[in-house]
Amino acid sequence: MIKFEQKLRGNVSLSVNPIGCKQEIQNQINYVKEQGAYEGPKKVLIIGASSSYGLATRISLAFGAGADTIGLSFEKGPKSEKNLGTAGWYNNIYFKQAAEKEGLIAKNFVQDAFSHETKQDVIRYIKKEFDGKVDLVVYSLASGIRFDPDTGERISSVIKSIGQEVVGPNVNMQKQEFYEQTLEPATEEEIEDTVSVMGGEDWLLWMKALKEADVLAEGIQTVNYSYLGSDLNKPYYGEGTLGQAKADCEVKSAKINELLADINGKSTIVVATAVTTKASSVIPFFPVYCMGLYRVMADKGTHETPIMHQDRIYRKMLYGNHPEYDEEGRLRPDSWELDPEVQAETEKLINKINADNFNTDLTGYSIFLKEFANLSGFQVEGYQEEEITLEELQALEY
Ligand SMILES: NC(=O)c1ccc[n+]([C@@H]2O[C@H](COP(=O)([O-])OP(=O)(O)OC[C@H]3O[C@@H](n4cnc5c(N)ncnc54)[C@H](O)[C@@H]3O)[C@@H](O)[C@H]2O)c1
Repeated sequence: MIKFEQKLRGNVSLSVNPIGCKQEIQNQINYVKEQGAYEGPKKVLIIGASSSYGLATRISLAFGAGADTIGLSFEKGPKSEKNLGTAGWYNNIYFKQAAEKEGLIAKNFVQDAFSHETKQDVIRYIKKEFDGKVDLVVYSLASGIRFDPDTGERISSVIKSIGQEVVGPNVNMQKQEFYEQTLEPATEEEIEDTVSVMGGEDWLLWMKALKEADVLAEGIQTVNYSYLGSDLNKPYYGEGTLGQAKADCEVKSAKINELLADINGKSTIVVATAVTTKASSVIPFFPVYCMGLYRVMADKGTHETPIMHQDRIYRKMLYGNHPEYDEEGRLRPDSWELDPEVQAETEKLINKINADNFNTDLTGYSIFLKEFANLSGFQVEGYQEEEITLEELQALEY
């Protein structure tokens, strides 16, 4: 029997509990079903579908709106009892099993979204097996590297400030340590590379390829998840390399709107709230911002996990009657996070957090830790131990 144990290196998870991932998927499905059914898109492509925001999007659309979905991700399967692969691998599998049980199509592609070949593989599938068209394309990718689709050059993104060094507190979940971190400013090349990896270029390439292949339905919508944050994280996010990449997504969104005009399509930047994910846990200082924010929002009853947030976005906003847009035309479900009272209380609390109290109930550290563990199938509500062998895990089909 395989013993599943949570292992971390810094704020990166090194292990997975596949049975816990299965239960976590079920919990998210249950959440969506409790909210009831809603009218939404029926044929959806999600790029970056295997964890957090992309996965939550997929679960809400499938189990709330009855959508058939194609999910694209880059994940690793089980090699040995010590190397069981990544959580996203199992999320893909257990999502598919649950969706198919309800008669929905759930196709998984596990390959590099940045490559031209992947785009063509997905297009071929849409034409042959997905009724020829999609009516929503969600771009929810988070990656540290991109291989240039034309030259094969390896490009790395960095999470750095721009122009000046930033010093601030961070936590190391592996060592349960609160420490001071210094972030060096990025070079021009690093900024450019981060925009190439995390900006909107690949999204635009996807939309161009899909349009050219005539697989976008009349009235197609496409969505890209952004983060703007507040003054509390601007020095290392909004005004840093990631902020530049997100600004590039807005430029590309305008181009996509032009591209889709003749089929009445629409591109939307959705500014999503701060949540605990594989990607956000490694943003310097961000976990401490979350510890403050989560405490304040949990006490007010407005703290959301990815499934709660995405379900609200699709049900109430994008396909509902309560969208909140800003003057730039961006959808702003992050208004709860950016509420001035929430921000003021968060700032006050963050200023009080120190090495002696960071892991007490004064902060939202326990919320962050549990949500982080859930991402890899640990500490999942309703979890029941199940015996499963490596061979059985390897036989699971994605
Ligand atoms: N986490 C937050 O607080 C937050 C807030 C607002 C917006 N966002 C945005 O949401 C988006 C998704 O972020 P997340 O936090 O859910 O990340 P995540 O790491 O949980 O998920 C990233 C997804 O991208 C996939 N992926 C990565 N590289 C790939 C590749 N080369 N080919 C195919 N798939 C690949 C992964 O398999 C996974 O499905 C990002 O654009 C992020 O900036 C996140």
